[in-house]
Amino acid sequence: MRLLALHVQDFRNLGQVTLAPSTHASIAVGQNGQGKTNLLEALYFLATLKPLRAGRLSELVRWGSPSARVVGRFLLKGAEREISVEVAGGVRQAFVDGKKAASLEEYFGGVSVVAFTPDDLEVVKGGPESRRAFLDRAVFNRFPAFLRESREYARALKNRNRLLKSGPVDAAYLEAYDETLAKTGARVYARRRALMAELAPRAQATFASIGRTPEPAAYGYHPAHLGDVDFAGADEAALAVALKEALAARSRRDLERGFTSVGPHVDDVTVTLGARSARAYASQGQQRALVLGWKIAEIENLEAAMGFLPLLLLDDVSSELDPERNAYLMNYLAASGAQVFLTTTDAGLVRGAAAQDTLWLGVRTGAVTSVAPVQEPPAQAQHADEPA
Ligand SMILES: Nc1ncnc2c1ncn2[C@@H]1O[C@H](COP(=O)(O)OP(=O)(O)OP(=O)(O)O)[C@@H](O)[C@H]1O
Repeated sequence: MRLLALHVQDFRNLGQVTLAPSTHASIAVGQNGQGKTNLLEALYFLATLKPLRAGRLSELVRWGSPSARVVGRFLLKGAEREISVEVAGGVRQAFVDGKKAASLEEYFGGVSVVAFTPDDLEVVKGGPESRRAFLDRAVFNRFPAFLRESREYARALKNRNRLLKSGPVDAAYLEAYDETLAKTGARVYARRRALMAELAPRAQATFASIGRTPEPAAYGYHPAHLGDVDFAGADEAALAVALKEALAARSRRDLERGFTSVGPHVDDVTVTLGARSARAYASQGQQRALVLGWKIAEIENLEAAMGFLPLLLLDDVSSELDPERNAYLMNYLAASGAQVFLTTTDAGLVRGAAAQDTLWLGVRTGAVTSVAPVQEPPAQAQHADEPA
């Protein structure tokens, strides 16, 4: 998969941007607040139909403009394909080769992207909600149908919560809601479980090579309050039964509190170092290495599953990593052959990922222009009497 051309119009502070990315690295350099992340967000939105940063769709439209548009021409399995997305009036519309996309599956059709942001690096020490979102982004990358499936679950959850809040409820009536919630929730469990089965061993191995830490890392996912069902071995129907029983068992408490207390929306990803919680015990550098291990594993896992590398979007990650781990990441990117977009305020930090054909971009007040390659600084002249 290759992105051949990108056009962005009135997306956040970007007016008009047209570029032909490098097959390897495209590096956007600029001061704070100029639009570098907005450029990555446009790409992320194009490839996932979801904003990179939480918020409303209407925030993506440039102030004073009626609509935003992002168009990408991709090379997919030897054929060219154009996908585009427009946001107007808080609603988004997706197109394939200029025609309204018939389904999300048709739209995504092999386009895959992995984003890596400074927020991701904070995910180990953050709350369960951010870890769930982090996990679900990886699940969606691996199984694009998950976008629809997780929405079905969210809708069923919203309906059940609305009912719980509405006052005394007939048990038989609530059961009908539980049925839908259990069925859609079992699909979410199964998708997350499948992703973790592929990803966790890879992430553990990657961490071992970058962690500089003797203790092994472990990444796990086990649903909360799901009774004694064998989560690793149960099929999806058995997971639905277990969730339905758990919902029934907690229905009284849920009615009192007015919300649903069991299901994929309350779960967490556990990350441990040695046998201890990384959240509580790992240093900040170790926590970041744990996320880096996960992200590299995610990229490799997608390559193994799809037969090609996803498009990689790295938003100013280098400034958050220590020099050794940043060098590890830059070497990984340069060696992987992936098509990657990087943003930075300091080109020196990402030069390690650059190759001959790197596209250097300058970003200033929403304008993106091609700029001259940022060269290695000349080696310091050495005096004859200095030790070599
Ligand atoms: N809908 C919008 N319309 C116009 N401008 C917007 C919109 N949304 C955000 N902005 C502007 O975009 C700018 C932020 O851009 P962005 O987040 O891409 O910065 P950045 O170059 O990545 O900076 P940093 O290095 O600080 O992360 C801000 O000036 C903000 O006011």
